[in-house]
Amino acid sequence: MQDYNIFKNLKINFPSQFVLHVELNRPAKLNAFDKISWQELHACFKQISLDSDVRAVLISGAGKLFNAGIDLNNLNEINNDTKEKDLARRALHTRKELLVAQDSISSIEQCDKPVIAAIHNGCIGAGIDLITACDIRYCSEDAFFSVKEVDLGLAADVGTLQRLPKIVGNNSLVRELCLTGRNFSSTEALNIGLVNKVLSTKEETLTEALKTANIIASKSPIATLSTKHLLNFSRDHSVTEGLIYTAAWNSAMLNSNDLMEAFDATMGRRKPKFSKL
Ligand SMILES: CC/C=C\C=C\CC(=O)SCCNC(=O)CCNC(=O)[C@H](O)C(C)(C)COP(=O)(O)OP(=O)(O)OC[C@H]1O[C@@H](n2cnc3c(N)ncnc32)[C@H](O)[C@@H]1OP(=O)(O)O
Repeated sequence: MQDYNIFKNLKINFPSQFVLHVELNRPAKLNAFDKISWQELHACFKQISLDSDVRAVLISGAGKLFNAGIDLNNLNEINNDTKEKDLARRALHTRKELLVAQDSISSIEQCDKPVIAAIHNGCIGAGIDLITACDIRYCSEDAFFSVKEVDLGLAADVGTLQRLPKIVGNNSLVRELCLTGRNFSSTEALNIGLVNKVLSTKEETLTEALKTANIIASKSPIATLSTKHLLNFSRDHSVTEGLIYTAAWNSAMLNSNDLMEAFDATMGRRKPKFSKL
């Protein structure tokens, strides 16, 4: 059994069997990402990957907003604007900080278990980096989104510019959103395919996300892990490369007991029971 009571800025619970809920929990600062948040998010998702008691994950924000982006008080730390070090050393420091933040967000995409974001109210800057690394996104009607970095004088650097175009298309609209930083609504997010469901309230969004997580958690963990892994691989490779890789991957995974259990349960009209990974 993994221990999740070790995080300061994340609140973790199991709302149902095999489903883990990660709540961004810095509500007084609208869940803005400080140094601890980057480190904890990374550690948490690495832990989830290894946890055989988890088959699906929900991520949401505590309090008024889903996420207000990077903690603006931390920008100086990243810049390390000190005259004591030469330019190269300062650049290496900044690069290291950026890689920490990138790895933190990427740990969600690389997590073996499917991750569902339940977004309410604001999702700003680093919040968009986070949700674009998730597998499924639902939001409440009051949600608004902003690729805000351009307003702070920088290009988004921890995933939005790489992942958002792969979700909504590398088109004129995505460039408008990233170049203007303008707010866009839950309706627009639905229309462009950034989210696939809009619910009336935060509570309904969480309930709907949990319903989907429960369905995923009822499947073979080998099948869901493989599906996520192969979708990610195929997104970043040609169809031919994806098919070759899938054949190699499934030549091992088709040996799981889960196939027989799933066939047997279907024929016997009963719920399948899959053993832990
Ligand atoms: C390594 C680099 C990696 C990633 C880089 C990412 C870049 C970005 O994330 S760009 C986006 C940065 N975020 C913002 O620009 C949003 C800033 N916040 C706001 O504009 C507003 O807070 C709001 C989201 C519109 C909400 O407004 P409101 O409802 O009026 O709440 P506030 O009173 O403003 O905020 C309450 C409380 O939270 C603090 N806070 C809000 N956002 C941040 C933040 N990003 N960083 C730090 N603190 C934040 C705010 O100061 C208030 O705190 P008090 O102590 O109560 O004053």
